[in-house]
Amino acid sequence: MYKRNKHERMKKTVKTTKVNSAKVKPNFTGQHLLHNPKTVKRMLELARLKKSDTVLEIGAGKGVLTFPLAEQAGKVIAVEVDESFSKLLRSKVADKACSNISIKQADIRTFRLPATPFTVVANIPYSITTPILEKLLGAEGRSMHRAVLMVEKGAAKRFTQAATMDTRLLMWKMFFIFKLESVIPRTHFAPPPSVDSAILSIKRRDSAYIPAQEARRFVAFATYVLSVPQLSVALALKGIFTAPQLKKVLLDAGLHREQTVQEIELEQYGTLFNAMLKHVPAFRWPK
Ligand SMILES: C[S@@+](CC[C@H](N)C(=O)[O-])C[C@H]1O[C@@H](n2cnc3c(N)ncnc32)[C@H](O)[C@@H]1O
Repeated sequence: MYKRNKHERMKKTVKTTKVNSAKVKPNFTGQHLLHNPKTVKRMLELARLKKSDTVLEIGAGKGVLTFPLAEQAGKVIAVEVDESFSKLLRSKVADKACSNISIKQADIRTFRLPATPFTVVANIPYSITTPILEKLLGAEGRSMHRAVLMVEKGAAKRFTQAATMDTRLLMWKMFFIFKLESVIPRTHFAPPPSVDSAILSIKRRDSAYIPAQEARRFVAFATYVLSVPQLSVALALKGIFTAPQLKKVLLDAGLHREQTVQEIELEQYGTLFNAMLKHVPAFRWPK
């Protein structure tokens, strides 16, 4: 869990009611501004932007990423909740005559994501990492194909570890590839946060392992399968599949009966779940 240091505890939250009407409590703003040019360059390289791309930046701050992004992309939508940062950014945009940057003073949690294809590049406020991911990776983010995010190192490790019992993360991984690209020392930010950071890349799979409309049902399936982590796959799945179905689906997935449910890999989850949708009557599906 991300802990604030003494400096951070004294820092502000922003009254989000001032910037938009939706009902969210102000979050801790986490204003740790990136100042290391190599790290900025690395994030840009990972984003692999083209002149036709639209980039969403979450928490633009004073624009250390915003202006380099605008040089590479067709359009940058820079969302920033803080009024003083937003004003500063607007005046910089006017000074530099950057016609492809649009500054939106808004809380990202209530900001409407673009409906047309976009990439996210952002040094996000760590205190709202989960709400940001829920938004980007959920239905509203259906047009997002890639994200390059600065996050807390611990969070990046959690999101990218091979085995997970977190069923929502498993669900996201049916659609996206998560990769910890680089660990970034706290000294690359001013003021430095109390923890190291990492660049996390999230790329939409060319072909998802499960149908998009079945995400919620997949979470129920994975929760059922993982309810006893030491159980063998054969025992865990026998409440769903008949004996002949089970034999076939384990063969198709490349799983042995005695493997534990913790050993099921991402693609194998997809095979098992899709077989359930196809061959098992709905009344036997985990709710
Ligand atoms: C870690 S700083 C990054 C600033 C800048 N991008 C940089 O790298 O220097 C996070 C930024 O997110 C902004 N922020 C915090 N909460 C926000 C929210 N709910 N919606 C939009 N921006 C937010 C902060 O004001 C801050 O500028």
